[in-house]
Amino acid sequence: MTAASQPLPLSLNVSTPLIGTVRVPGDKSISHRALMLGALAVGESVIEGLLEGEDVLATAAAMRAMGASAERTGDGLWRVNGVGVGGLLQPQTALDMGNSGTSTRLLMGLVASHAITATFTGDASLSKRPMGRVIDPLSLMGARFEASPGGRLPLTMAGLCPAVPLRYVLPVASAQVKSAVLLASLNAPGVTMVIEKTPTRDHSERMLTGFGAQVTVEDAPEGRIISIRGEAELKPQAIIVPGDPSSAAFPMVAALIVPGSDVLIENVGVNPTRAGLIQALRMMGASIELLNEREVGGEPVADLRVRASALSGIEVPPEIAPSMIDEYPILFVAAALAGGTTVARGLGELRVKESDRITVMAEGLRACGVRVEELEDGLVVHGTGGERRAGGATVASHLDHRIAMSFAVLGLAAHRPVIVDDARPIATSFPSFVPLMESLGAESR
Ligand SMILES: O=C(O)C1=C[C@@H](OP(=O)(O)O)[C@@H](O)[C@H](O)C1
Ligand SMILES: C=C(OP(=O)(O)O)C(=O)O
Repeated sequence: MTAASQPLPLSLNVSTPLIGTVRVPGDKSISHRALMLGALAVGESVIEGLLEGEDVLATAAAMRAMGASAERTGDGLWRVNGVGVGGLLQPQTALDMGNSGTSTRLLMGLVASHAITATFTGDASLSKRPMGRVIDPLSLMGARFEASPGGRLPLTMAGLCPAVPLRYVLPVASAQVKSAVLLASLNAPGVTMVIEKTPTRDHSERMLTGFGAQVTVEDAPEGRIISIRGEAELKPQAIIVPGDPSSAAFPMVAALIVPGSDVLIENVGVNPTRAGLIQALRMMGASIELLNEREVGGEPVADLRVRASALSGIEVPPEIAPSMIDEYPILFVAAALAGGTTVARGLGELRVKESDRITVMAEGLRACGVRVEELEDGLVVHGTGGERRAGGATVASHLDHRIAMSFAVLGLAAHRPVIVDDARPIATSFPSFVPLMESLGAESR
């Protein structure tokens, strides 16, 4: 974290409905990929709407450290001058990935098929997260690793140029692992195949196609098979990044739980591989309208009109988990205000995010007076049917932006303040979160 060096407590409250029209910043997943593919194309790519959060800035810095240029120009656009597939240079110092799992795992994929050695470091949260899931396939492609115990950061890796093509069945539903293999394959001869049993976000496939790589996607009995032809030549692109549905999730749930609210969130990505939260909230009775549906830069986009709604607890279908994997913390907040019980399972992956999002949400909700039961792979939340929760607690964000924003939103529907102990992690993905919530009528302290 680069901003304040002292913890920054935050609490939100509101005494009126939330009303207004807002835009959330650019999609984090698409922003990372735009910088990386731009850096591998020959010539200048131009990116509009890039998320300027700390995670994406870590990716931009790494691309510069490996020879590409990636700069914001006066017109607010980002211009990336790429070095060509196979052209990345040896970084002179360790690549500091900050808090960002996506930067780390996707960049490991890029380094894997270049004749360079790179060291990856990260903050205390990232240094606890498993990298074995990318070390395994990238080793099969020829890269060599020296990792910290448990396959963690800091780690040093040496790539192989060209890499060995691979057929890989993903052992976990992870777009980061899928993307690491696809990016490594760009500099491997022949066809690499990744097979996923459950579809995960497909931004890499879409953008690789846009940059001119030969990618095919086939739904087969064993799962979704993504095939890519290596030794690709990427052509520079003009990319428009839509608003991040994972960021839109916070004002969306806030509008649902603050009585009388009516909020329009414009220009939100609604790619089906990311839209699980809308599906789950609608099952709970949420009023969410998709207006002006359109396609922007190869991604489906819509404006979302969200009105306060009486929510009911549901069983969240486990098969939609990959399409809302980052949205469970804020879904649990909606569940806390719903009538009846919400049960969410199949969420083992939540334990290896920026924090253990099952335990951390369970502890924080309990501290705010919500009855919850923690499962090994999920959470049961007993809602109050809209009655305001006690609040009056200080909740630890554990270096996790989504935990910090979720409890800030819960504070909007609590009797007494919910204080997030440290809001600095919010800058990793949604630097304008507090001013955006204020523009809708929330007050921050
Ligand atoms: O590919 C991506 O951009 C991401 C994939 C997901 O992680 P996993 O692949 O680990 O599930 C998600 O949680 C993360 O925020 C972004
Ligand atoms: C899990 C997340 O990101 P990352 O894996 O890139 O740190 C997230 O943004 O919720």
